[in-house]
Amino acid sequence: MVVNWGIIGTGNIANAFASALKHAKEAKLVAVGSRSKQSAVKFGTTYGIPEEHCHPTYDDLFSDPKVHAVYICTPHPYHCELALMGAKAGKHLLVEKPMAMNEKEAVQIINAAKDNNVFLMEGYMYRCHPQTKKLCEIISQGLIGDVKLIRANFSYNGTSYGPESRVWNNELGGGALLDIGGYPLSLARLVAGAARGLPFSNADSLQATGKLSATNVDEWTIASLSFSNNEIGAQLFTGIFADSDCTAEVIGSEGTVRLSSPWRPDVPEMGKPTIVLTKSGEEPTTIEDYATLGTSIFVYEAEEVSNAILAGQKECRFMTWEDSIGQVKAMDEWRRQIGLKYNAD
Ligand SMILES: NC(=O)C1=CN([C@@H]2O[C@H](COP(=O)(O)OP(=O)(O)OC[C@H]3O[C@@H](n4cnc5c(N)ncnc54)[C@H](OP(=O)(O)O)[C@@H]3O)[C@@H](O)[C@H]2O)C=CC1
Ligand SMILES: O=C1OC[C@@H](O)[C@H](O)[C@H]1O
Repeated sequence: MVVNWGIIGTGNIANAFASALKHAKEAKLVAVGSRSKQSAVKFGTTYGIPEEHCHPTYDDLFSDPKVHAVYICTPHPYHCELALMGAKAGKHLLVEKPMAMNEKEAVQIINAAKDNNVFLMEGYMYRCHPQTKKLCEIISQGLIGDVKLIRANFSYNGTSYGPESRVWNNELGGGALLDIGGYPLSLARLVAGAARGLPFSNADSLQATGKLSATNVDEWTIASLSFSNNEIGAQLFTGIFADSDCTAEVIGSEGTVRLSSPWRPDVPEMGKPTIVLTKSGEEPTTIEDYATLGTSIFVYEAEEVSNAILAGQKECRFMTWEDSIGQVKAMDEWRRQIGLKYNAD
């Protein structure tokens, strides 16, 4: 049995996911939906999709009986409406991050998945990567003692993208936090949870500051969070104005663990992925055998989701619905504090 996938949108990440599907077990790309027949056919030609399954509208993709699961990878503000359409059509859903613009939308999407008995995951793909599993093992096995502080960053230089590009455009959900800031936030929530033997933990408090661009999206923003009755702190940074460290570090009572490339360990341009474990008073140990280097991170995600669907599960064990709700609530609060608003609010 394989899961037949359809893709909605033909942009940057649609191509990465389509390429990964070629290598994923239990998964096959069978259809694509675009806003135009021309781009659907262009995409379909690249990935071997027959022309009758290259759809000129998203609606047509959702009506395609050959499709079991849909990967929604349009700009963020369209995720909610499309996820609701997909659930209603009985399709299993992998919705790119952020799944929703705000908590209200996230609740609507999850309710639609429940009502229509379909699988749904918010596409934080790094959660499915063996490197992330290894990090959680290090934490939960107590190899660095009690977790005290989590530091994580994700930034890139998007200054050469035009003001109309989705990352600088408020109407398209632009800005650092929604595009990439969700990764450090979700890692902090993951690690704070692992420290207590839980799949995730929500912060008790969050204090943020940031700078909005002339186009009214966040150029950079930083936040301090506290978890577990102030036993664990987190410092998170994200920005789209400059290339900077994209790393994560967890400091414990008996050592530290540092990931050199936590988000895209499969992309050499983001640096050689290592986990460096330093126990107090000992030499650092570098762990590199946690992953098949070079395998696209989307292969892990596509296989994880396909297997869950084939097993009749509705949620992904690495990113549950409750986790997505905790994530969007924290994002909403973070945005409130820096005055970042979108049409969906
Ligand atoms: N997990 C990950 O590593 C990544 C996730 N993402 C997420 O995926 C989503 C898409 O990002 P990305 O692929 O970079 O975006 P792109 O702009 O490259 O592509 C988005 C696609 O969505 C469709 N679309 C529908 N409405 C619009 C619109 N008004 N303006 C522009 N495009 C529209 C278009 O496809 P068509 O014309 O065929 O309909 C377009 O090609 C985002 O939510 C982002 O957060 C992005 C990059 C990495
Ligand atoms: O999720 C993402 O990760 C990689 C970034 O380049 C991209 O803009 C973002 O959407």
